Amino acid sequence: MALASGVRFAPRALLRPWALLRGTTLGRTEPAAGGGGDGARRFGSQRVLVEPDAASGVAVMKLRNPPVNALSLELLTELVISLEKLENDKTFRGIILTSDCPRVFCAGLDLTEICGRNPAHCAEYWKAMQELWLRMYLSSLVLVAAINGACPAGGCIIALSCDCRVLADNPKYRIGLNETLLGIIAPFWLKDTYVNTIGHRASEQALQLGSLFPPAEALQVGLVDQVVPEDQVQSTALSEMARWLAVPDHARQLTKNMMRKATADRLLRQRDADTQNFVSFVCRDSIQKSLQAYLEKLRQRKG
Ligand SMILES: CCCCC/C=C\CCC/C=C/CC(=O)SCCNC(=O)CCNC(=O)[C@H](O)C(C)(C)COP(=O)(O)OP(=O)(O)OC[C@H]1O[C@@H](n2cnc3c(N)ncnc32)[C@H](O)[C@@H]1OP(=O)(O)O
Repeated sequence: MALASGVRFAPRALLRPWALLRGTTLGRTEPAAGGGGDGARRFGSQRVLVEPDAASGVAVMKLRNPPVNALSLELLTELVISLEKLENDKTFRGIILTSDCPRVFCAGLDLTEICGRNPAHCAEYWKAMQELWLRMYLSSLVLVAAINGACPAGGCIIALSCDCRVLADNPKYRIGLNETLLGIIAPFWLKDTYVNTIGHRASEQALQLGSLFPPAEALQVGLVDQVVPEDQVQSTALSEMARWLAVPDHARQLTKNMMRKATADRLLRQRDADTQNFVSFVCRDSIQKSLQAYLEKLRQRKG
């Protein structure tokens, strides 16, 4: 995506997103309930609902992959495409990312995408995860996460890729990278994103312990910027957005790039190796067994 200055952020290296959208409704535009003019038209796909407000230049992007917004390959792909669509439309300067699923912002990786799957599928899946992170982390738009539910692991990474985070004050809405508790390891770029947000020592502790922070602790450690009553998450996200949009785009964008580019470049330089590491790691028998056991535990917990 080219900035006004000609600086390029993320590379356009995306896999084959359209090929993944067989049977989806991406690109469909329909009037929002009660809406009228252009600013009230919404678009999106099966799993990502976009409510654009042309007047303010802000779009609300809602994850809707029930029950828990697990990051399936389709959801990852649809997110990248919706993001790209908004970035290419000069009307928009900011996105508020939130969940359409009750009580869960995003449950992280869809474990069914890496459990019992062949290496080629795991590789394709991981590349899509890398792509979304790169696109979000380097987005020229202001991204504000309105976290209205639980936000573990990959969900936390989605939130940390935004510029600002507002979390609903509910003790069940915990946020953090809990990978170690599943017997898996956050790759270096997830770790880097964590360190960039909460610092080295706090990350060292939280990553090893697989900590999931309740709202007050998440605020204290710096994982989120505001904790507010649940019914004020959207309005607070909008106020935050206004604060970020008060800064001239070019200055804010170039500063964001300066702060984040080295971290993104590190993945870009080793993307293939990172994919191979991921695939060989998750395809190990021992890892497959612990993922299977974890999924089983989640399923049983329900009853
Ligand atoms: C040395 C080289 C290293 C290279 C790198 C190696 C590995 C890198 C991998 C690292 C990256 C990992 C990031 C991740 O995101 S891992 C995923 C972690 N996610 C979690 O631990 C969250 C698990 N889920 C929950 O804790 C809860 O579901 C909840 C989000 C808090 C919501 O709770 P609740 O509302 O009570 O819903 P249920 O628990 O009843 O779940 C409903 C339903 O959804 C299924 N499900 C939940 N989470 C997932 C998931 N992540 N993937 C797939 N499916 C999920 C759950 O099983 C239920 O299914 P059923 O309705 O069929 O019972």
